Amino acid sequence: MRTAYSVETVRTAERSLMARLPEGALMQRAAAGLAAACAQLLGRVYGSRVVLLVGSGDNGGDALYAGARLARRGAGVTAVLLAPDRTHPGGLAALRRAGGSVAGVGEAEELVQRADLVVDGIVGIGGKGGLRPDAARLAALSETSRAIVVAVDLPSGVEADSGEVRGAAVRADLTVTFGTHKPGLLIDPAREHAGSVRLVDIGLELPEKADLEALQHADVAALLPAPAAESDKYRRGVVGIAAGSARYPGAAVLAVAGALRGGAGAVRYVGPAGSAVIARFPETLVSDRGPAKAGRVQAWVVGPGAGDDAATVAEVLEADVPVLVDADGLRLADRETVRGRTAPTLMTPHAGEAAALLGVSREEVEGARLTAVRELAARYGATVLLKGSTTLVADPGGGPVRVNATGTPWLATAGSGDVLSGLAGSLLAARLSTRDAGSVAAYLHGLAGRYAANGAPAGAHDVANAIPQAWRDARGAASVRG
Ligand SMILES: NC(=O)C1=CN([C@@H]2O[C@H](COP(=O)(O)OP(=O)(O)OC[C@H]3O[C@@H](n4cnc5c(N)ncnc54)[C@H](O)[C@@H]3O)[C@@H](O)[C@H]2O)[C@@H](O)CC1
Ligand SMILES: [K+]
Repeated sequence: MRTAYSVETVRTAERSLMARLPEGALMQRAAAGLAAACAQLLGRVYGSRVVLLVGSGDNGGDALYAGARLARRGAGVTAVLLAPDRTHPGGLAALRRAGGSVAGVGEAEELVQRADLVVDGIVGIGGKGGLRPDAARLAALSETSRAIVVAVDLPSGVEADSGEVRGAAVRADLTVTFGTHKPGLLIDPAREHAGSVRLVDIGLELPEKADLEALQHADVAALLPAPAAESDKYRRGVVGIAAGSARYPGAAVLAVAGALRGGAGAVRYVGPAGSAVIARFPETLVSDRGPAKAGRVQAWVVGPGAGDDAATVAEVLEADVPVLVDADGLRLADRETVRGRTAPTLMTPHAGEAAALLGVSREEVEGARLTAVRELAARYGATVLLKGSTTLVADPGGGPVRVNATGTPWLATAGSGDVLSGLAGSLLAARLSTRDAGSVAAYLHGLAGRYAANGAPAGAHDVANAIPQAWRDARGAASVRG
C-alpha cells in the first residue's frame, strides 16, 4: 500500500524525530537523497550546469545542501535566491564552500535557459496559498525550460494536502519527497505537476492511519475474491444489474460485460434491454419483473442508461443489500433515502455528476477533488467513488481516502463508466466492502483500459474484455491458475 500523510502529521512526526537527532541531521538526510536523485538524472555530474531556485524556508535549505553536494562533484551550481537576506544560512554557506555561486531573481531566466538541471526549492510543505509574484515567475520558468526539473518535496505552487493548484506551479520531471508522500502528489491536478515521484526515507515514524492510500498489485491481489473448491454460483454471489432503457440498451450490455468479469457467480439483469443483453451474453439471468421480484441478489447496480426511471432506482434502494448507484441513478436517487439505508451504498459519479449533486461547477470539483469526494460521502452517508484521471474513493465516516492512478485518458470513452459499475457491483456481490469494491474495480478497470488502448483508442467493450488480463496481472503470474 502506498500511503500519504497530511502536512500536520508530517510536522508532528518531524518534531518528535528532530528531538532525538543532532541539529540539521534530517535536512542532511533529505539533501543526500535529493543530490543522489539529481546525480542519477544528470548521468555525468562533472561539468553539468545546475540552477537552484531557492525560497526562504527549509525547502530552499534542502536545495542548497544538495547543490553543495553536486558542486563538490564538479557541477557548476548557481543558486537563484528569492529572498537573499532570509535564505537558509547553513545551506548557503555550504554551497559557497563547495564553490557554488549566487544570483538574483533578475538573472533567473537566462540561467534556467542554459541549465541542464533545475532544482525547485522555492517552497515545500510550508507553502501557503498561491505563490507570491516573484515565486510564481520562477515557477513559470520551469514550464518552458528544456532542463530537467526536480522538485524538492513538492512542486512549488501545489497544495500539499489537497492536490489543488491555484495559479502558477512548477512542472517537474521528478519530485523527490521526504518521509512520506503528501496527498497532493497523488491527486490531480497537482499530481500532473510532480512528474515521477521518489520517496526518500528520512526515518519519520508515522501513525498507522494515513490520510490517503493507494492500492498496489499485492493489495489488490489480497482483496480479489477467489472461489473455494465447494463454491457454487450462488455462494460466489449474484449481482443484479438494473440498467439500460429502450433508448440506451448499450449501457445495460456494458454494465453486464463488466459484471461478468468481476467475480460474482452469476449476473441477473432487470430492465427493458433484456434481449440486447441476452444476445450478447447468453449466460445472464434475465428477468422481466422489477428488481424486488427478480430473485435474490447479493448486490445491485442501478442507474447506467436508466433515463428517467426513478421508480426502479427507488425500488433498488429499498433492497437490504449493497447498492451501487451510477449515472442517471445518481440524479434520480433521493438523498434521504440513501442516507436512511441500512446496507451500504456506493455512488460512482464523474466530476460533472458530482458537481450537479453538490450544486457547484464541474471545474470546482476537478480543482478540489478531495474536498468534493469527502463532502459527497458525508452528505449522502454513502461511499463515493469520484471518477477521473485519479479516481478517489471516500467512506462517509472519514478515514483514509483511496486514490487510484492506474487509469489512462483513453478511458474517457462512452460506456467505460458502465463497465466500471458492473465490475464494482460484481465485487460487492462477492462480498467486498463498498470501499474495497470501488477501489479494486477502479484499479482493474484502469489497468484494463491501458491494455485495451495500448496507445490507441479503444471502445468500452474492449476495456471489459481486458479485465481478465488485468485481474491475472494483479494476482501475479504464480497464482494465475488458482
Ligand atoms: N518536514 C520534515 O520532516 C523535513 C522537512 N524538510 C524540508 O523543509 C520543508 C519545509 O520547510 P519550511 O517549514 O521552512 O517551509 P517551506 O520552505 O516549505 O516554505 C516556507 C517559506 O516559504 C515562504 N512562503 C510560504 N508561502 C509562500 C507562497 N505562497 N509564495 C512564496 N513564498 C511562500 C515563507 O515565507 C517561508 O519562508 C519541507 O518541504 C522539506 O523540503 C527537510 O529538510 C527534511 C525534513
Ligand atoms: K519545492
